[in-house]
Amino acid sequence: MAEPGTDTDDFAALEQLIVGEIPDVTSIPDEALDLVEQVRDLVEATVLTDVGADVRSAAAGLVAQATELLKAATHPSAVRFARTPDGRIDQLAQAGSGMLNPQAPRMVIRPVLDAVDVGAEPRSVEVVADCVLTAAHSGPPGRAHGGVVATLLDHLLGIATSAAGRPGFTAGLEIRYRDATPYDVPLEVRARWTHRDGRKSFATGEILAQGRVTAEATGVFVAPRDMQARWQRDAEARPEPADAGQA
Ligand SMILES: CCCCCCCC(=O)SCCNC(=O)CCNC(=O)[C@H](O)C(C)(C)COP(=O)(O)OP(=O)(O)OC[C@H]1O[C@@H](n2cnc3c(N)ncnc32)[C@H](O)[C@@H]1OP(=O)(O)O
Repeated sequence: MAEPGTDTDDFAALEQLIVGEIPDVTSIPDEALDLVEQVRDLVEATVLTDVGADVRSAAAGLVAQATELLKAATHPSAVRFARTPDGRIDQLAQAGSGMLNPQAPRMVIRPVLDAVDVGAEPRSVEVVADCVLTAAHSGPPGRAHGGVVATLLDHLLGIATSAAGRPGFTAGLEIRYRDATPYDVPLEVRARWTHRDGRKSFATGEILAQGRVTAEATGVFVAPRDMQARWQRDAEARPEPADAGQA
């Protein structure tokens, strides 16, 4: 048994969760999505509220009741996979855009129709997402918190490496904050895989608000050794195409 956090352990966990039936996102009940939206609204209302202590106290009691209701049955982990209509496998509880995680910003990834199978010869695929942050994501007056901006970019750059067929864990992320990223304004987040070097995948991306770039990112994503070894084996087993590249 590998130590927690080692390559082997990470890979085994992924294998275990990915092997078998992956439900379709359309199987998520509307009530589950509604709960997430309600909690997001609750968080924003909590940030903005100006009610008195007695109302806050009453609200805290109601929230505590809701928490107890939800804790009546829990999953053993925060990892749940589902297949999106474009064929991607999403982790529904992740904090970047997870449909079942109210802490994730409202970021909706547009369909990625030309994704490369994981481990196949990689190719750059642009991934675009629409996002609206709220006052709950604020930092300095009138602008989003820099860490939240980094979350959006980390997530979409990660998705871009998956769409290109070479996913990995974020090993490095460099953000250039060029301008204020506003909240309550539609944002477009874009990312693309650029190239690789062995286990390392490189990606770039940016956030635009009303056509203006507010932040740019470059990231390096490293695949666990076991995963790279499997891709290498799969590539060697495939018939050699005329313009074959490095696995
Ligand atoms: C479903 C959601 C999809 C979206 C996902 C969003 C992305 C995420 O949030 S991932 C979660 C956050 N990131 C993590 O938890 C990663 C934590 N780090 C780790 O687990 C490990 O450091 C890991 C697996 C990345 C790399 O460890 P390890 O396999 O030992 O690799 P290591 O030998 O250190 O480095 C491998 C190569 O990468 C290079 N490298 C590592 N970090 C960097 C960096 N920041 N910049 C450039 N190169 C780097 C190393 O120099 C080395 O290069 P070479 O092979 O040429 O010598």
